[in-house]
Amino acid sequence: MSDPFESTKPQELVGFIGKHFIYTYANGWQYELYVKNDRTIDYRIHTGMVGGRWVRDQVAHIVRLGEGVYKISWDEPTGTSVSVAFNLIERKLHGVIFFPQWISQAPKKTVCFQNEHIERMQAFRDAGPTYPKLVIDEFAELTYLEDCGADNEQVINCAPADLPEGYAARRN
Ligand SMILES: C=Cc1ccc(O)c(OC)c1
Repeated sequence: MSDPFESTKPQELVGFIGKHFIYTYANGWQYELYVKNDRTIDYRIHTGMVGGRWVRDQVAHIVRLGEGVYKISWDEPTGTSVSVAFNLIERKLHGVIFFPQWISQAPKKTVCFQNEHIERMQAFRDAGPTYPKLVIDEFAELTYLEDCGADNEQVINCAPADLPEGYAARRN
């Protein structure tokens, strides 16, 4: 018997794993995300409060909610929590970011290639202040969408500043 509350099986994510997205939130913040496999994402932040930040191999919870609808949720070494719901049919998404107070006070502390600074980010997280958190929830339009296959290490492999001119402005 089917259980509507059981966790998504990897086979249900075949339409999502390998997808590479560029999108711009209604507040103007531009992000890029690659679904590396059923529990891992890579991303870059092109513009916004923490523009220039980039991350590889963030462990995430990834589920399918319905036809073309998926949700990715994760908790970062900085203490920031994120949940992003993608509607691939309508090419839009809704993201919610829960920032600890130390990031809203000094966002540039997080602007780096995080993988080289994990312990420093965890130390900032543990030092706080954490509360009150800054909750940002916005819709975004998917402006670029392609399939790069699973476990592709070439999709998100350099800082946003080192990309070719016009990279993030491409539309399809
Ligand atoms: C804070 C990270 C964060 C927030 C919203 C996003 O859409 C995202 O995608 C890469 C990342």
